[in-house]
Amino acid sequence: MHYISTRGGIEPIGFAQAVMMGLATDGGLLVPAEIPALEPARLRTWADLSFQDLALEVSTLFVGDEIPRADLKALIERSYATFSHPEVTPIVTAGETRILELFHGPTAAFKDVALQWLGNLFEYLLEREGGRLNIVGATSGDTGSAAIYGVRGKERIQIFILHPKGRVSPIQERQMTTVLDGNVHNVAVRGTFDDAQNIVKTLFNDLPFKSAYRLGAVNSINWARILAQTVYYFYAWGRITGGDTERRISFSVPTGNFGDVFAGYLARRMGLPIDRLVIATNRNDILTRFIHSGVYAVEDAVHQTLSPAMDIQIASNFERYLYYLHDGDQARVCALLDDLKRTGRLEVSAERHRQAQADFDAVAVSDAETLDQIRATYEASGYILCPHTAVGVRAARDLPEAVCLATAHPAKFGEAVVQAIGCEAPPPPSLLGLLEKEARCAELDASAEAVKEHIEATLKTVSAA
Ligand SMILES: Cc1ncc(COP(=O)(O)O)c(C=O)c1O
Ligand SMILES: N[C@@H](CCOP(=O)(O)O)C(=O)O
Repeated sequence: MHYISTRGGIEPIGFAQAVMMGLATDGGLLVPAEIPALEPARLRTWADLSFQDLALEVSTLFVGDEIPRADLKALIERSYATFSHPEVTPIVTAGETRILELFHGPTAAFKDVALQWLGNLFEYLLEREGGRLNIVGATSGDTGSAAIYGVRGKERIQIFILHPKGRVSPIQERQMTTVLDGNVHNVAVRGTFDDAQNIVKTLFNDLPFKSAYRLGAVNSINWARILAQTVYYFYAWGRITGGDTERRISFSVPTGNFGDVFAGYLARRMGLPIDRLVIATNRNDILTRFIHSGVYAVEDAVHQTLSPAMDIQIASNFERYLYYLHDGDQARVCALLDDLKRTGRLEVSAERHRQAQADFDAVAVSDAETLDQIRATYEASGYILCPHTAVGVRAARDLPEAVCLATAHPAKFGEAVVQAIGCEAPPPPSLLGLLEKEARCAELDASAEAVKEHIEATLKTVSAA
């Protein structure tokens, strides 16, 4: 399997190199040169595989022969051994609603599904080549802690995670800043998640800096994240249909950076019988507006909502979708991105817009509706939704059969849950006692230069120690 850039500026590379490169060196996003196609007969045989066995089958398609199967299997087994549920991503029902619970990993959010694996994959590849890596990532709350847990204490890796100061929930912040391993470096940026993500991309696009410090990516710009997230779409389909390839199912996906729902889109392009894919956004609704109008237009401000991990305007993976929407026409992707950069908006043709509406439904959900959904689901079934999951459930109101992705444990978002139902959700053991623990975090202006200097200074101290 080879990987190319959405912008057409690199020669095809293999899987390991793509994982290490993160963002393509031409500023684009890496995608497989061809999406593997699955025959119905193969899908049927996958329907009752365990999550781990399914992850092995799916990842083999994208890894090719670059990692021996036995090693890949061991990596996968190790990555999901830290999950507290034997099924890894079980499906439950809350009243009439089907919920795919993705929060049974060590940091209680769906990011664990890809990031525990990616942490072990980085370690494996670095040991094999004898190298080191400095990860730089941006988080609106969940990627950061999942990535930190995925690599904490790993000898060959240093990790720098930027979060927007005061814009993640208190538990999310403490999940990151109370990890005191010497290779973990948290930075609170005075700005929004978009500022933090922009800094990360600026650093990756500074090729001399990127190569001098060997920067690695844990955000969904890294293709390994997307591929690992496709697995639970296959898993849910298999559990619900028992392998009946005539049966298509729909998913509702709380969306911010467009990684999770893009993984569903990829699964469908691989041949998984998916009917509707619902993009569920909060008030930061650039993606919903795009699906309704064909115009992707950045607003002046990022709004703070009760689903803070989705308080995002510039959705990283949208570029991957633009690439597929334009049948791999890299010049067209570059032209559209150029429009976006110059004017803050891009517009696709009427024909492409119709295609986008065929690919996705999209619904924006307000904070009031989010609270109302948490309350309604609780009253009907006793099940407590996290505010992000509530956005997805609300968005799927007209699709009662849809599977709603539960992207985080409700105990991570006490304030919203208390506002909705008057009490907090009981926390899983991993979230207990965080507020009392010692914490460590630097604070910086939202400036790429400031972050670069901080990384350089920190790495000097680390190598001197
Ligand atoms: C709890 C939660 N739900 C939903 C999302 C949105 O996912 P994505 O950014 O992949 O669209 C995030 C952040 O990514 C999140 O942390
Ligand atoms: N909501 C995310 C934002 C980063 O998204 P990613 O999928 O690109 O890592 C978070 O919780 O950090």
